[in-house]
Amino acid sequence: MIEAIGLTKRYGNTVAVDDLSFTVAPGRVTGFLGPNGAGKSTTMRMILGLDRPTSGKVLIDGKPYTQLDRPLRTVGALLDAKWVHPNRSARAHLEWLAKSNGLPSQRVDEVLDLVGLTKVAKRRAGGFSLGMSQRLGIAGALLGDPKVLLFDEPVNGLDPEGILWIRQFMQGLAAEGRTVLVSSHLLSEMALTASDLVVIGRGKLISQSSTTEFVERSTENTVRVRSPHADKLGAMLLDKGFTVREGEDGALTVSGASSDQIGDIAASAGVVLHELSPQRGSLEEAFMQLTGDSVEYHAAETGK
Ligand SMILES: Nc1ncnc2c1ncn2[C@@H]1O[C@H](COP(=O)(O)OP(=O)(O)OP(=O)(O)O)[C@@H](O)[C@H]1O
Repeated sequence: MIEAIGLTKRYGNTVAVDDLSFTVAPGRVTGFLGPNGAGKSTTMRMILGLDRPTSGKVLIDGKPYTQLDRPLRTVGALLDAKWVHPNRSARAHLEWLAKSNGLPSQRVDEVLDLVGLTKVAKRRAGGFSLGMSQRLGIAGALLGDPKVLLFDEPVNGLDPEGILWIRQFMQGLAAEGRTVLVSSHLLSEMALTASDLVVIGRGKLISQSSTTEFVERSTENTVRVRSPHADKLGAMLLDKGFTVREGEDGALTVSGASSDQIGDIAASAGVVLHELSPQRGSLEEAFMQLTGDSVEYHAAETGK
């Protein structure tokens, strides 16, 4: 469990993190989202004791990082996958990490196996692909078998297979009861990976909820309807006070009504339906809707 309580970080006149409070629960993957410069990396660094809060605090299983007896056994992190001596082999890198943290070297074999790097363990880490480097970084984070894991942009630059592997791996770690906090710019990927979200903008908390709730709260749910009698049905729906838009393909997009209500209205008038499909908003739409005002720099509008 991670708890941020009134967490604040100032750099001179810049307030990078501003009175931020949230909790990250065990047993789930929690996505950490926010526009560029929102304060995600600064918050992660404070969780890991790499930066001191100006005020407030952040606790890992009830204690600040600096008061943990054996930090690597409590919290593991992947912040920068390229943080490895290029001439060291993957195994040598992990053995050095294990030794400097008082962890048994047999754990190195276990984590190499967990991330699927056993066969290439003797190769120079400097020659690893990005996907392999990410796996090595994750192996390092897992060395102390920690209950809390932090991943900063773990899927950046990976191919679809690498992205899928990381997604399933993080979900597996959460299913084991661990606390998993992951930041990413890839919202469609986060929608698939994270069951909870902490969203920040300009250092402040914008939302903390389940991913489903976040999307439902900030986007419009509509129902797409196709019918050979679309005109008649459209008029009836308007009559009931719902909003109806007709698309180029003749399909109706109805807001304000559930698919059950529309189906019942159509049936009562003997109107045949060819399609009745609820449309869910996307995480991208919800994110833009909620963080729009907190983006530091907007792109200039074009074409005007
Ligand atoms: N060491 C520092 N000195 C001065 N300002 C800093 C420092 N680190 C971060 N900042 C500022 O704090 C704010 C938050 O930065 P941070 O890197 O935490 O955001 P972020 O959400 O991780 O952004 P991104 O998504 O672009 O990585 C920004 O305005 C940034 O310029």
